[in-house]
Amino acid sequence: MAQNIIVVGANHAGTAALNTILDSGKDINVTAFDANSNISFLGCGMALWIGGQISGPEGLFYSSRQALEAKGAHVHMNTKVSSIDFERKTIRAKCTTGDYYEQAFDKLILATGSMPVSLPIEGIDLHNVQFVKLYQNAEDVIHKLKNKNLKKITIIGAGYIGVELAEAFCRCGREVTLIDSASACLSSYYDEPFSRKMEENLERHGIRLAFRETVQRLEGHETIQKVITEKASYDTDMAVFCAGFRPSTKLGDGVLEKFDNGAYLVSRRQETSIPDVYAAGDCATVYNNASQRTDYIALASNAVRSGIIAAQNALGVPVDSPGVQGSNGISIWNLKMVSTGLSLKKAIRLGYDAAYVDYEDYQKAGFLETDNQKVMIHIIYDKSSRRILGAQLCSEYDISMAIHMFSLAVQEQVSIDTLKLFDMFFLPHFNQPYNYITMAALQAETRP
Ligand SMILES: Cc1cc2nc3c(=O)[nH]c(=O)nc-3n(C[C@H](O)[C@H](O)[C@H](O)COP(=O)(O)OP(=O)(O)OC[C@H]3O[C@@H](n4cnc5c(N)ncnc54)[C@H](O)[C@@H]3O)c2cc1C
Ligand SMILES: NC(=O)C1=CN([C@@H]2O[C@H](COP(=O)(O)OP(=O)(O)OC[C@H]3O[C@@H](n4cnc5c(N)ncnc54)[C@H](O)[C@@H]3O)[C@@H](O)[C@H]2O)C=CC1
Repeated sequence: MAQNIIVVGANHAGTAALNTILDSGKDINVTAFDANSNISFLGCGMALWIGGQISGPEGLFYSSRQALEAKGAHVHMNTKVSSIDFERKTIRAKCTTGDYYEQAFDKLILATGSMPVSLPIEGIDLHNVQFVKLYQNAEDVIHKLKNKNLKKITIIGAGYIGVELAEAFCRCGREVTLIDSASACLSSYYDEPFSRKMEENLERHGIRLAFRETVQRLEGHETIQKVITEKASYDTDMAVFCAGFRPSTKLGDGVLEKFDNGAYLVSRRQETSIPDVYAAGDCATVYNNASQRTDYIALASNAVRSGIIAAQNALGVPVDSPGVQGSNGISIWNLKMVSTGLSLKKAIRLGYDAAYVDYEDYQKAGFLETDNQKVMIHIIYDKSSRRILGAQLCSEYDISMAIHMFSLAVQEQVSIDTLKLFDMFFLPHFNQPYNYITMAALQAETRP
């Protein structure tokens, strides 16, 4: 008899799992449940849509209920799974009619993702206090921006979403204030010189930065009027919270083992603590090759890969995750920054004997007079083991391919010394004979 596989959550991790099962050619009954009305929304396009850099949201979806059903899945949209009986192997869901029904599974894949962190502060329920994750959140913001009296926007959290939205709101002609309790923007991804570079970029475009400030409360009469921190009060017509994600893992309460932030603890095969139950994407942990420990890193890239791995293992094909480096990138008014692995400050915090090398130079040969930009590189390594722990690059040039190489170097535990003289081609249209990767690596002090 055909196996029953249920996938709960059909966004990036869920869709990847569903497609892997449906494309496997195996005789499987696969059923998906999602509490939302859409599938595969690319949140990464939200800022581009809000800022008017793309004409509409249509391209921000790469799958649909129809596409999955055409391949043979049973897809229940607007249907929240309310509980799971892990012993009887059944899920209970609330259908669109309001009725509940049960369905049995042989294998279960949890891909319930995450939600934005909300702060337990006064005024959080005022009108025009926004959280941004879903397609509907973006629609809501765009609708509100039609009101030209909505002039001042305060963003809480200067991480990836906060910085991207700061650019988007500025492009819409709004006055933007960006608050973060940390001392710099993008502080969990980059070391100080890189954060400063982005801050100069933001300030040059008129964005007010308010770092080392924590929001105490929000004030207003029905609608928000002020964001109050311990240092200042900001007049505000809309407050947008971008203070990170929290995994959605209520379904496993009291049964499935969890990480310190509540994510499902999973093995390299995406197995939870209960047999035949897998978890993938933002609701699950990852193995971080840079820190060599279990971690939580919410990224669509991790969601897709872990969804595929969960599905393969649920199908009985043993596949281990190679782990992740948390590789990421951002482009704000053409300033591109990419990073992978640990920053210097994080490496030191984790107890590594960490050192770094920096270099800055033009991407291409100096005699190329046009289309030649400077690149900053920063490589972090462990002085004792020589292992590369992380890297960061910044330029107006597209340096994204270089960070993929560093991502692999961290994954494969390559030493900084290996990087010094490895074969890198030279052609003036692309790079320099003394290129910045070699030049940076050569600065690493030799082993004592
Ligand atoms: C503005 C923005 C920009 C981003 N940009 C990037 C980027 O550039 N690069 C990148 O890698 N990542 C980016 N991310 C992060 C990325 O979107 C997430 O890491 C990704 O969405 C995780 O996918 P997921 O499928 O694990 O979880 P989610 O996207 O959170 O999806 C979980 C799904 O599960 C459903 N669900 C939850 N509980 C239940 C239940 N009980 N029953 C039924 N269904 C349920 C939800 O409705 C949802 O559809 C961005 C996020 C945002 C918000
Ligand atoms: N380009 C990319 O790869 C993108 C990735 N994402 C991912 O989506 C997830 C969520 O993104 P973000 O919400 O931007 O999280 P984030 O982790 O990038 O940034 C959150 C920021 O909020 C700050 N913060 C936390 N609590 C605060 C408080 N009480 N007051 C003030 N500041 C506070 C933190 O210091 C941090 O700078 C992340 O995992 C991120 O990597 C999101 C957008 C783009």
